Amino acid sequence: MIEYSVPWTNADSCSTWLADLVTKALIDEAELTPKPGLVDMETTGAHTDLHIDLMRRSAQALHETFAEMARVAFRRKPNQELREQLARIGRDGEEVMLQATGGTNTHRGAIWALGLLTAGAAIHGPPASPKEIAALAGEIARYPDRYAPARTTNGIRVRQQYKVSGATGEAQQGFPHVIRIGLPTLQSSRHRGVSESQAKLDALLAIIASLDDTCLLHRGGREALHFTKQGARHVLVLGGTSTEEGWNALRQLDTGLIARNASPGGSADLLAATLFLDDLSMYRSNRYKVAIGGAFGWNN
Ligand SMILES: CC(C)(COP(=O)(O)OP(=O)(O)OC[C@H]1O[C@@H](n2cnc3c(N)ncnc32)[C@H](O[C@H]2O[C@H](COP(=O)(O)OP(=O)(O)OP(=O)(O)O)[C@@H](O)[C@H]2O)[C@@H]1O)[C@@H](O)C(=O)NCCC(=O)NCCS
Ligand SMILES: Nc1ncnc2[nH]cnc12
Repeated sequence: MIEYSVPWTNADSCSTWLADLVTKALIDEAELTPKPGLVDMETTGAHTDLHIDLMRRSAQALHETFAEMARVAFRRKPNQELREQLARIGRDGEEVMLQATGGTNTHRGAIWALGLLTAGAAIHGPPASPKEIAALAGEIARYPDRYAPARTTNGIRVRQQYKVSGATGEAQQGFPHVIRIGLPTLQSSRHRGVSESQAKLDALLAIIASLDDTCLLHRGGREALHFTKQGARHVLVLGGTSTEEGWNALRQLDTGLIARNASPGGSADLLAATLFLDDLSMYRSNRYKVAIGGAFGWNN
């Protein structure tokens, strides 16, 4: 177990530490290769305006956004005021992202999901479980964002047209695709002894197989969503990405998605969220608890 030197003693050190973990999770997701339809180290998937360096640049530029979200949430309770503070920081973060990428949407969904989860982690303090953090994030997301500008996003159009709950619903329900699918798949693949990158790919495919991803619906309608979910399920039925058959099926899914100009961007964000909570849960050792508990008063 990694020994860690007390990051939770004040809002600044906690926030920087959480933002480091989020940035790492975003970069780990982007660099994971090969992902179906998504940007990775080999290709730009179904994207013409994205590439791996842009994804890395965007993740790094967003470090301060996540740190600020953690700072305002540190040891607070979820409430309307916090929701609105986070929303303002999130919207400013979108501007930072667009400036860093020259106007391309790299991480809009990630700012939303990981912003809420960062806030949940900062509220709870250690040793929170992923489930507790996601529940707090869901509680924040259920408060209305009263200052949200009137804008018609791809997500809003698609949610109305296809009657799906999208990124907002996922958050308000406490991130079920992270807690019930991403993390358990990551752990069970690790227990089977597959490589770390295969375990992460399996987690991504399990999320894709179940999520109503509004990116897929926006770009390719129901046909693209159905094709992608079925393709991901097929890889898992074949034993996951660590088997030769599963690996070949993953490659076929990638080819099919590129041909359809479709990409599971929402699933990629939820994989990053899975990796963030997984990393965070590594620090739940007893030794760590004793070292940091004082800051939150549990050692009394
Ligand atoms: C509340 C918001 C999430 C706004 O959401 P809304 O429903 O209005 O929809 P979008 O902004 O269109 O979508 C949100 C992004 O969430 C990802 N996503 C999609 N489906 C799901 C899902 N089922 N569960 C979770 N997450 C999901 C997805 O993000 C990824 O895809 C983006 C790339 O897509 P792409 O098609 O390439 O690019 P576009 O530019 O969108 O299309 P083109 O024009 O190129 O064709 C990339 O961003 C990935 O991250 C969806 O895009 C929230 O955003 C909001 O209100 N934010 C402001 C406030 C805030 O941040 N608050 C923070 C804490 S309170
Ligand atoms: N790797 C990736 N490729 C394309 N869109 C994404 N959104 C989040 N991660 C992504």
